[in-house]
Amino acid sequence: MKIAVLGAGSWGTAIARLLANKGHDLVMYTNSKDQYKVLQESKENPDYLPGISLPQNLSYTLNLACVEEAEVIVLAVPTSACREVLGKIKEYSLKEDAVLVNLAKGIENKSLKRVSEISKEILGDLPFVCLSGPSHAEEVAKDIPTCVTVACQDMSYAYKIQNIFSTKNFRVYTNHDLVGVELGGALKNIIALAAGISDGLQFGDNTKAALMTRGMYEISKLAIEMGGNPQTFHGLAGMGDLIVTCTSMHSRNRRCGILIGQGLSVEEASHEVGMVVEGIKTTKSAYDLAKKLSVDMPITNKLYGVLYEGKNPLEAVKILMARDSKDEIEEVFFL
Ligand SMILES: NC(=O)C1=CN([C@@H]2O[C@H](COP(=O)(O)OP(=O)(O)OC[C@H]3O[C@@H](n4cnc5c(N)ncnc54)[C@H](O)[C@@H]3O)[C@@H](O)[C@H]2O)C=CC1
Ligand SMILES: O=C(CO)COP(=O)(O)O
Repeated sequence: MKIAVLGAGSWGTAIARLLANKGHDLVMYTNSKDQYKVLQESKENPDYLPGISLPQNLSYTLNLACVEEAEVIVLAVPTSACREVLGKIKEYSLKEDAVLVNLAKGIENKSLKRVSEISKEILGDLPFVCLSGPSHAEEVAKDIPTCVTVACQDMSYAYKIQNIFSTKNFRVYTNHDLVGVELGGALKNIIALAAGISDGLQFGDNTKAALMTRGMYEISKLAIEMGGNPQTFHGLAGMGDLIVTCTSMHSRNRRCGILIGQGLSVEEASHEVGMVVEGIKTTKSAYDLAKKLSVDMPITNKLYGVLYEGKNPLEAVKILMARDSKDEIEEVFFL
C-alpha cells in the first residue's frame, strides 16, 4: 500500500515508522529543508523522536506532490496547519480510491470546526477517517502495546484503515461515532493542561482525580450537545486518552500545564515544550462553543481565564472550589 504521511513531527514520524515496518510503501513529507536533510542523512528525527532509528524503506520528501501516488494520505500536522495543508493538497489530482487519515486532535479557532469539517469544506467527499486514542508517539515508536480507535461516517473506510494500521503492538478498534471520536481527542487536551497546572501548583492526586472526573463530565456534555455518542467517552478516544494525557510525562499538554503552574507564562511554557500544545488553541474554541451552545464548562472557562486573560491559576482553583454547591449529575441523559 502506498502511503504519504504529511508532517514530520513526533506523531507523524512514529506512525510512518510503524507503517513502514509493516511493509507499506511509505513517504514522509516535511516542509523544512533542514529537517529533510537530517532525516535523509541520519535516518533519525532527533528534534522530535531522539534515539529512534527509522526504517530504511521510509523515504522523505519536500514535495507535496507525493499525495498523487498515495492510496492513504495521513495528516500529521497541528490542527492550526490542517486548513493550509488540505488547501495545498487540493491542487493535486488524488487517486480515485484515496483515503485521508487525520491524526490531529483539535478544534479550529474562529470557524470552531472539527478537522473532518475543514476537510469536507476543502476536499469535498474525500473519505475522512479520524485516528484517536491513548497513543503517545514516544511509546508507539518503541513498539509498546497501544490501542487506538478509527472513526469514519462510512464504516467500510474505518475497516480498511483498521486493517492497514494494525500490528501486533498497535491494536486498532473502529467506531462509527466520528463526531465523538474527534471531540474526545481534541477536548481532553484542555483537561490535560488543567491537570498539569494542578501538578505544577503541587496539588495532590485527589485534585487531579477530581479534575479528570469533572473534566470528563464537562467535555462530554459539550460533545453530546454537538452530536457525539456518550458511549464514546467511556472508550479509547474518551476516557482512555484523558487518562494517558493527564498522567503521562510524555504529554505535551500536561507538561505545558506543569510549567504554567510553576509560574511560567503561557508563551514561555509552550516554547519550553517545543512541540505543538493543542490544548491552548482548543481551550479557546471550546470556550466559544460552550458560550454558543449554552453548555456550562467551569474548568474550561477558568483555564481560558488563565491562558488568555492572565488570570492567576491558584485563584482559578479557589474560585472553582468555592462555587455554589450542586448535584454531581445534572442531566438525566448523561452517562
Ligand atoms: N505526539 C503525540 O504523541 C501525538 C500527537 N497527536 C496529535 O498529532 C498532531 C501533530 O502532533 P505532533 O506530531 O505531536 O506535533 P509536533 O509539534 O511534534 O510536529 C508537528 C509537525 O508539523 C509540522 N508542520 C507544522 N505546520 C506545517 C505545515 N503547514 N506544513 C507542513 N508541516 C507542518 C511541523 O514542522 C512539525 O514537524 C497534533 O494535533 C497532536 O495533538 C495525536 C496523538 C499522539
Ligand atoms: O494525544 C496524545 C496521546 O494520545 C498526545 O497528547 P499530547 O499532545 O498532550 O502529548
